[in-house]
This record gives sequence, structure tokens and C-alpha cells, in this order.
Amino acid sequence: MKIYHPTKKVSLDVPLVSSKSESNRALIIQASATEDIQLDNISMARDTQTMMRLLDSDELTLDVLDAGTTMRFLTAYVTANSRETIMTGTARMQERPIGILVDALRSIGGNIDYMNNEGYPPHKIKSFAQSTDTVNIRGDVSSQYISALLLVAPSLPQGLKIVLEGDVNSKPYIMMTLSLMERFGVEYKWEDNVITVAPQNYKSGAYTIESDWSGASYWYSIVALSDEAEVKIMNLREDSLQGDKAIVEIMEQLGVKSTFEADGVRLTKTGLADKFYYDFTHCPDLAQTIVSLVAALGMEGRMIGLQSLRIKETDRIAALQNEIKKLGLEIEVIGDEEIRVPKGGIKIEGQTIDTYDDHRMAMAFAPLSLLGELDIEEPGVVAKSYPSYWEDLKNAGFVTEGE
Ligand SMILES: O=C(O)C1=C[C@@H](OP(=O)(O)O)[C@@H](O)[C@H](O)C1
Ligand SMILES: C=C(OP(=O)(O)O)C(=O)O
Repeated sequence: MKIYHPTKKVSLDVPLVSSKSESNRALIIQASATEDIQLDNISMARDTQTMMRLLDSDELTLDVLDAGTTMRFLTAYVTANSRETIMTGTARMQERPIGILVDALRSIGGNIDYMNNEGYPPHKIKSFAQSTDTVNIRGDVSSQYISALLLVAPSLPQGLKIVLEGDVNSKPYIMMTLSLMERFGVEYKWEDNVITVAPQNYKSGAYTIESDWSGASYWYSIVALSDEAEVKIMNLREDSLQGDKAIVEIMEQLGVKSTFEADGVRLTKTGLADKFYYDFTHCPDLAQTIVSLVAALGMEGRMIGLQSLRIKETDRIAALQNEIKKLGLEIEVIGDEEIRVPKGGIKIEGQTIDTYDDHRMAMAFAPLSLLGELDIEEPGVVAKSYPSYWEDLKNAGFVTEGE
């Protein structure tokens, strides 16, 4: 799909999609609760729509497609309910590791078999009888395993004591899980590296899902690359549960100031720092937005904490390297966790951007079309988290042609 912006002047009150991360947690809480839980503004993201559909399904096989949280949270949920289930997903999902979560569930009494490759979906949950209240789990591969255990912990007969081993990455996502649990009456204790949740019921309550800060990041990039911008993103909160609100602080270095209003956040253009540096350990989903933006701004940048990018929807480090190279800039990749963007900038002249079945590749590169025409392959990938992305961009003056 070809995309360009004829005026480079962007104006919109963005009706941003709501958060799939908050939605998927709230849906597991709702399904686990015996009392009434009222949820508003549930996300239209495919990952969330898939979660809703599968929570209602009584089929033996649950296919999560490419939704990581749906795979991890449902694996723990069906295990805790001792429900015989086969969990599967797309070819890529079958390459995304789940062994750490399956080992944890086995260690507390889950009977789970792999169907193809050890450590990877598809896997079959056969039964569950809780054998101990303590589980050890490493925190440096994916926080989703820990969130998955936490969400089911109150419903387990013995509750759960989760002992976190080593570094804990994506920590704000664990805090988001705990905050939502707390909102529905669940108490927990986090002391040193141990999180303890006693057996208890989720209590009735209501929650309105916030807009998606990861999705907001593309609008920050759009404002940074525009000539003039009047952009307000609706339904984002200053007291957000989402760690990707870090975009506010990051963009202070990259030319965008945020002002919170009662019903959203207003973005205005400001100056750029000389060089960019940031550690993405706790907000990995912002990395593609920022690496492509820093390259487009012609700035020198150093990004660290990127270790989880290789096991997401695609190998995001390789994908960034390939696509930025097409725009005339070689970024340097150091090991599995660091990218350096050299000063100099890129040239946009109608190149085709491959998206690797990764919504964030499409969404992170589209703002660069403010500098010239781009051709984004498989634009439909955005449906995973932000199905109305292209419509919102068109309403902000972008022009798209073809599919
Ligand atoms: O818990 C969540 O909602 C998520 C956690 C993060 O994954 P990791 O913990 O695997 O980094 C993030 O990348 C993903 O998009 C959503
Ligand atoms: C990594 C992501 O999602 P998940 O792990 O839930 O598939 C993402 O949305 O960028």
C-alpha cells in the first residue's frame, strides 16, 4: 500500500484504540471471578477479540493466532481450571518459547505435554492438581509468564508464592497485572524477589480500559516528523497503568512535548536533543517506533535493553536492520540487545517496507512517509493491536493507495 502526506501538516483528535494488554488481563480476571465485573472500552485489537472468543469456546483446541498474551494467559487459565485443552497458534507462535511457563505450571501440579517441539506450542494441557504453593521462575525472557501465573494465583486452592529468579524485564507489565488484580479486590505482597498471593476471590467492580500507549507512540513519531502538528490523543491518562507511557519522557529528547488534559494528551513540537540514548528493557514495544524515528531525524542514537525483540512477532532487530538499510542507513547491532543508529539520516523515495507479519513494523515505518512516499507491504497486519490505524492516519491527512 502506497502512503504519503501531501502537506506534512497534521491535525487530529485521535480516537486511539484501547489497550490490548489491559483488556486481556481484565478479561481473564472477569472469567475467573464469581462476582460481576463490568468492563468498558474493551479493545478492538485482534489479540483481544481472540481472547474473548476463546474464553467463550468449549472446543478442545484453542488457536490464539499470533497473540502472545492470549497464548500465555490462557495456558495458565485453562491449566488452573484443569481443563483438557490443546493450545496452538500461527507458525511464528510455534517458534515463540513457552517452556518457562509450562515448567512453572508443571512444578505446581500441571500435567502438560508438548505436541511437536519441547518448549514451544502446540501443547496439550491434560489436568491439574495443585501440589505446592511455591513456584520459581526466571524473569528475563518474558514477563508474560509471570503475569499469566499471577492472574490465576488467587483462584488456586493454595494461592501462589512466585519466586523471581535473576533480572526481571518488562516489569511495568507485571505491575499492570497486579494493579488490575488489586482493583478487583485481590491483595498481594511483593517483598524482595517474592510475590505472594493468598487464595481469594476477585470482587465485583468496574473498569474502563485506557487507550493504548504503545499505539500512541506512532502519533508521537508523526508529530516529530511533521512540519506542523495539532494532535490530541484521546483517553490517555497521566496515572496510566501502562509502562509504555514512557513515550512521554522519551519524546522530550525527540521533539515532542506532552500536556495532559482531562480527556487525553495534547502533543506539541519542541526541539531535539543532540544525541539519543535509552534503555528499552521495561518498554520493548516502543523500540521500533524510536529506532526508525531516530534514523529518520538523522540523529545519532544508542538503544539498549532490546533482548526480548528477537522472540516477538518477528526478529524485530533483524527486521529493523533490513528495512532501515533499504532507506540508505546501516544501523549497527551489538549482540542481542543493542542498536546504534549513526548520524546522517535516511532517504525516502518510494521504497517498499516489508512488515514480517509484525504490526509494529507497519506502524513504526508509516510515519516516515511524512518525508516521502513509502510502500508498506501487508498493511492488514496492524489488526493485531490497532485495526483502525490506517483510518486514523487518513483522517490526519495521509493518503494511501492500493493494498
Ligand atoms: O504483558 C503484556 O501485555 C505484554 C508484555 C510484553 O512482553 P514481554 O514481557 O514478553 O516483553 C510486551 O512486549 C507485549 O506486547 C505485551
Ligand atoms: C510483542 C507483542 O505482543 P505479544 O507478545 O502479546 O504477541 C506486541 O504487541 O508488540
